[in-house]
Amino acid sequence: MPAVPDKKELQENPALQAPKRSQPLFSPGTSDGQALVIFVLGGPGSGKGTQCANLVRDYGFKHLSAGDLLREEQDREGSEFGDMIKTYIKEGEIVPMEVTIQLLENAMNATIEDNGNRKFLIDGFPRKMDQAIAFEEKVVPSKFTLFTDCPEAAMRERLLNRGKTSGRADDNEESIKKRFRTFVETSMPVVQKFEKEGRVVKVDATKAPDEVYQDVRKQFSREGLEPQK
Ligand SMILES: Nc1ncnc2c1ncn2[C@@H]1O[C@H](COP(=O)(O)OP(=O)(O)OP(=O)(O)O)[C@@H](O)[C@H]1O
Ligand SMILES: O=c1ccn([C@@H]2O[C@H](COP(=O)(O)O)[C@@H](O)[C@H]2O)c(=O)[nH]1
Ligand SMILES: [Mg+2]
Repeated sequence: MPAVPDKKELQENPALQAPKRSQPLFSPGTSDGQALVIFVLGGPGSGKGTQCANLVRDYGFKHLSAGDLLREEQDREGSEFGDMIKTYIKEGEIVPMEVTIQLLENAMNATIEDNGNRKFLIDGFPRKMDQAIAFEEKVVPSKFTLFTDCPEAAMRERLLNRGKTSGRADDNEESIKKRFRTFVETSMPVVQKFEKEGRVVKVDATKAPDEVYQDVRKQFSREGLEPQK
């Protein structure tokens, strides 16, 4: 179990303060200028990234994977969080939310500043209740969560297969077991909370990727979201 950094220190860390924006991320009460956020949750290897790639192509979302952002920060020269992130990822544990939320906020802000796109797929987040509550209160509420439902046996096989080429430090038997446990104990309660609020769209992710995507498209249409092409 990685050492948990002091929460107060993290909260006061200058590297984790909210960025100054020239445009607001979320303007309540306005129809334009609002960020549209869809969370994508599901077990490790359930196909979140695969489906996000389809949605980016057809709906014009910006895809932000919390795991990818953490890996980038881990590898960034001079990052004071690199070693901590590395340990958490290897152990399949959830990095303290201050770091992940700040990375997401920075990436959302950079996208808006760069090309004005305010449609975000936030993949692999929120993985823990505190993240879910803090993000929706302090950044922007999500429209709904796409949940890729898949049994562990299929996810394990996919991850071990991906591990042959991914170079990911957590695509191995030992880390996979820990990631599954974290998913069941820590992340599923978040999915269940959103489900109780009627904000989960579930797809059967055991089917072939294209079939899963057909289902995703149907469900998005029911939520009022249509492809751009
Ligand atoms: N429906 C599917 N059927 C079979 N294999 C799939 C399917 N969807 C994705 N895969 C494959 O399974 C592996 C994991 O997929 P992907 O990276 O999309 O999952 P993920 O949920 O983002 O995983 P992680 O939680 O580790 O980031 C990849 O090698 C991908 O090509
Ligand atoms: O909100 C998050 C998201 C991810 N992590 C850590 O990253 C790894 C890998 O995430 P993937 O989505 O599989 O790429 C995950 O196991 C966690 O250790 C996190 O801490 N917080
Ligand atoms: Mg992924």
